[in-house]
Amino acid sequence: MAPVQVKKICCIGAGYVGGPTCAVIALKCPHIQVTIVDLNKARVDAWNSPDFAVPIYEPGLVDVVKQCRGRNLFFSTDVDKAILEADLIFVSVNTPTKKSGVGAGFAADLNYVESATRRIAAVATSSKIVVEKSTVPCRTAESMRTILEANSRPGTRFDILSNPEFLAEGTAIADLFKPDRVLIGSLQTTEGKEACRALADVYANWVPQERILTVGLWSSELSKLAANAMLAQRISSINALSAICEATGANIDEVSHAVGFDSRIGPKFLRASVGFGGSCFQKDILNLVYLSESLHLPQVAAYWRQVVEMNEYQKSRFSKTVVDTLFNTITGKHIAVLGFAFKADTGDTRESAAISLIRDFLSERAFVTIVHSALEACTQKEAIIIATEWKEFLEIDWQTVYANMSKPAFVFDGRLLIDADKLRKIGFKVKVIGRGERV
Ligand SMILES: NC(=O)C1=CN([C@@H]2O[C@H](COP(=O)(O)OP(=O)(O)OC[C@H]3O[C@@H](n4cnc5c(N)ncnc54)[C@H](O)[C@@H]3O)[C@@H](O)[C@H]2O)C=CC1
Ligand SMILES: O=C(O)[C@H]1O[C@H](OP(=O)(O)OP(=O)(O)OC[C@H]2O[C@@H](n3ccc(=O)[nH]c3=O)[C@H](O)[C@@H]2O)[C@H](O)[C@@H](O)[C@@H]1O
Repeated sequence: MAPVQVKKICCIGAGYVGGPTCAVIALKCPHIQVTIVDLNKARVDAWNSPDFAVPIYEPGLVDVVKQCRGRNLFFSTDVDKAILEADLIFVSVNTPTKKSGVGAGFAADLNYVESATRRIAAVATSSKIVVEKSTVPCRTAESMRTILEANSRPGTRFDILSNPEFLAEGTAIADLFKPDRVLIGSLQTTEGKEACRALADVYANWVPQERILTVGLWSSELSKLAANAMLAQRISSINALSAICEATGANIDEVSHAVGFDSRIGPKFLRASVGFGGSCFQKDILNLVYLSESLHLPQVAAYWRQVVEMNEYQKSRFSKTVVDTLFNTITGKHIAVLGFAFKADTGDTRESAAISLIRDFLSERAFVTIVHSALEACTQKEAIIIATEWKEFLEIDWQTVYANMSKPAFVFDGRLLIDADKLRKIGFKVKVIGRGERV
């Protein structure tokens, strides 16, 4: 069998993962033609917009698109043409939590993965390497292979790889330029290993060999769920400790620092918060819970479920602190919520903790309105809630804000962002997550 040289890549799904990932491949591999396709015309139009008003806010992304669009990077709604021409196809479609039917609320909805796979099967007239980029339950590659093999034309073959993505939003371009690791899973057959090598060669254009890990298909699929579950577990652990800090007078920043100094634990992902958000942590853990239950491992399922339950508790605990501190009622009160994205440096609001907080405040019949500037949001309010750690909130003129607020003027920092002592000196009553000081 002749070694496969990837010359044309198709990426199905022009979202948060498909867009930046394949734009970076195009940048780093000028000899490869990359076409990113999507059924969503508005999204594709935005990627193609003359003024580079790309559909995703991600630092550095526009620069990458500017360098390659029209050269070796193309965005299109013509899915079939891109499939036909490609020798390697990334499937980078959404895999949300199922809303109904078996496994509703836990299992991944694989409908989009299956449709994309069926489209490849229906259209391809030559052999393809099909790469599972979406985050999927363990053994999804097997279902994809079954669909593809059942439909392959004589003389064509499909090799399936798992290549999960580990980028984080807000730092996607930096993560893609210098990934901790690239993980490729394949069947351990001659053909599987050959396909794996072809994809590894693409990444080798800019990723050092020692960071390209090759493993079995199922290990690769499970490693993605495991990585997200363990990252989220650290946040839930530190958030659980933040509740103890508030009750005892300990300071969560100091605890994180002290614990993270242990080189076996490390300092990252130990920042207490109002709760983790984003489209993936909760979805992927619930997926792991469902997988564990399907495998008749109820104790394992309960263990991971607790990570999500702790996150729910953290969000509702924060809302309750606001209500308790504002004299046990926020009915009719005006509250400013600073930040709506699930973290700073992204425009993504999926599963943002701010949504849960606002829902809680509205159910208490408080007033929350949408405005475009932080200063405007804070004017004439009884309380300010910091829900996202945008740097811009550090530059707020707190003196002016204080002058324009009802008194006592409360600030609740759910992100360990502001200098609480400075605000207290101005006159604010400040409550910071994970700190036991009285307001
Ligand atoms: N958002 C993130 O930071 C990360 C996401 N992931 C995973 O990557 C996958 C994709 O996530 P996102 O990019 O955030 O989703 P997204 O929702 O932003 O993008 C998915 C795109 O796929 C398109 N699509 C769906 N079915 C299609 C089909 N049959 N043909 C053509 N286009 C189709 C949709 O129109 C949509 O634009 C998910 O499995 C997610 O868990 C993995 C790592 C990071
Ligand atoms: O599969 C995915 O979708 C991605 O999920 C996360 O990336 P992302 O959700 O984009 O962003 P993170 O930086 O992980 O933050 C997730 C949430 O945790 C919160 N967080 C993070 C770190 C921390 O110490 N404390 C904390 O509360 C953030 O504010 C945010 O709400 C992972 O970090 C990525 O590796 C993974 O590829």
